[in-house]
Amino acid sequence: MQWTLVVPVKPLARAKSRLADTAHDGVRPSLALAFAQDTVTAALACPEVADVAVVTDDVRAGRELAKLGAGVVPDEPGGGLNAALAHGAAVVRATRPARPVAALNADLPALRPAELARVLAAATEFPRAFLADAAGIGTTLLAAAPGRELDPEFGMDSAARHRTSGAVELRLEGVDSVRQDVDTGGDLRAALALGVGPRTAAVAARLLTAGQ
Ligand SMILES: Nc1nc2c(ncn2[C@@H]2O[C@H](COP(=O)(O)OP(=O)(O)OP(=O)(O)O)[C@@H](O)[C@H]2O)c(=O)[nH]1
Ligand SMILES: C=C(OP(=O)(O)O)C(=O)O
Repeated sequence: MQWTLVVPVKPLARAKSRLADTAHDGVRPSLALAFAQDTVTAALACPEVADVAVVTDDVRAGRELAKLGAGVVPDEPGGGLNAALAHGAAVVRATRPARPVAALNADLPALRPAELARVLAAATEFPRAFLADAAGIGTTLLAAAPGRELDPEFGMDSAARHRTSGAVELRLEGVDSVRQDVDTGGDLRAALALGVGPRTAAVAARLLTAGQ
């Protein structure tokens, strides 16, 4: 079954604030964009993915991600991550009501298409399902079958909140690249160890050269 993915991207100037110790204000927007570019590139290379809709108000992110083949939905609610995801899901559903939809974070620079394919294939079995992040506390992917609301509850302790909401937790081995979101310097090192996409590798190399 082919999925539509909804990928939220916060305005780059405000994104990844918890990486302030790792990447200064001049580099952090480029790093956040690189994460999103590598995430979207891997998602579009996944055979289970029909299309990707990026929800963002950031002009640069929208332009660069559209070049990769993503659709861009303006973040009209402007009410934070969950409002952006609910809006993005409603917009894509208006034209593709029969397709399953999944929210995927844009900070998965090590994402591998084959691992994403396994996660989406597993999610197809349930009305709603989610994948916990590498720490087991957050969520990197939330999926909804056709006709089911996404009902996103991302944010603090979102794995527990998605579980409580009735979404089925996908307990898969060997999908580390789909779980490895990058919030902190430690997360970035973990993603680099898994192997990141070319855009993140290039910005990370600049960081290392600058001795940050
Ligand atoms: N469209 C949109 N996307 C958002 C918003 N807030 C977060 N996101 C995206 O949601 C995903 C998960 O967010 P976080 O991991 O908290 O990323 P972040 O907000 O950039 O990171 P911090 O500033 O460190 O909290 C990332 O893809 C973000 O770009 C928002 O208000 N609107
Ligand atoms: C928004 C989330 O991500 P993070 O913990 O990476 O901010 C989440 O896990 O629900």
